[in-house]
Amino acid sequence: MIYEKAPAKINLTLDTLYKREDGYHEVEMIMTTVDLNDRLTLEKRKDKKIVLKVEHRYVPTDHRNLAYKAAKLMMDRYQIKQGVTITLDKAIPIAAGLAGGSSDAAATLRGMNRLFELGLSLEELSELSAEIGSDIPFCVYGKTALCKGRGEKLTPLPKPPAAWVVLAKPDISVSTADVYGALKVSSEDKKIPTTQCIEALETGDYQLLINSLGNTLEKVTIEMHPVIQSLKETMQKAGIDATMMSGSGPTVYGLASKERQAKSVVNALKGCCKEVYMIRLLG
Ligand SMILES: C[C@@](CO)(OP(=O)(O)O)[C@H](O)COP(=O)(O)OP(=O)(O)OC[C@H]1O[C@@H](n2ccc(N)nc2=O)[C@H](O)[C@@H]1O
Ligand SMILES: Nc1ncnc2c1ncn2[C@@H]1O[C@H](COP(=O)(O)OP(=O)(O)O)[C@@H](O)[C@H]1O
Repeated sequence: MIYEKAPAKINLTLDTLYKREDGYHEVEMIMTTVDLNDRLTLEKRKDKKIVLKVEHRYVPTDHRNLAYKAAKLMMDRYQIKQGVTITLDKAIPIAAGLAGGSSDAAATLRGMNRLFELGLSLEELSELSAEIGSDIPFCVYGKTALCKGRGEKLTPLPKPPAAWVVLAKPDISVSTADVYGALKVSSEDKKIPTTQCIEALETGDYQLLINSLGNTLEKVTIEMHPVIQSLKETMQKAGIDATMMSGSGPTVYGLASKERQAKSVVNALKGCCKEVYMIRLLG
């Protein structure tokens, strides 16, 4: 039996440069992992089936699940003759902008590679994974990276300075495709400080980091769901160092250097948001 952890990610930055001919957006984003993990176990089967076990009412267990898709891709590509049973224990909120499904797919690729002793490198797994989702190549490596193209072109970055992360996931679902669909890229958009964020990571400068967050999709999703703006304001009033929406949302994260500061933000969110997590940056 093989165990794999699938950590969530947050976007320190997300900049959308332009819409491409293939319908995807050319992006430039800095993603980093946080210690909120789904857990997977993988076991060989004698038949050729992919059996996925997930106890969560909103997560499909068939070909629509990204972990299932990842297993199928590996079996087809490397002519694996046996099947696999994948047990997925979800902790990452669903459709949240935290890449839960993508991280499960990445963990499945790493796990299948070990289970069937395929000897593939992370680079090979990452390249293969782009066929099923733009966020999965990053999740194959985890850690911290600058992601370009539609998200699949990666440059590793140093891990961020230690910080507490407060995640607030409002009780709404957001479709990534709808958010990108509603985006109008304009030259008047506020500039996303990608270069400054890289400098903050390279120098380990926390003060610079908290001034270097940005996400072009934030205003698009806030327009659809104003609750995101109120969660940000609640965090700011409670003394968070910086807040930003992750990915296409709707999860808002806040960074805090001190534990008691993060705790008072968590307390302030009680009553206005049911799903709140106080965790650490992993990077
Ligand atoms: C916004 C981000 C930021 O990390 O993540 P999440 O909010 O999902 O976590 C990603 O760009 C999401 O990546 P992912 O969720 O893998 O997207 P995909 O399955 O590849 O694409 C879903 C849809 O989003 C749009 N899309 C996605 C990526 C991209 N660079 N440009 C796009 O326009 C396309 O309409 C596509 O059909
Ligand atoms: N392993 C998975 N875990 C969660 N959702 C999944 C998974 N596979 C497919 N999905 C589907 O993908 C959609 C987005 O899932 P998720 O990866 O959690 O969002 P996001 O990319 O915004 O973080 C969900 O609505 C769900 O139905």
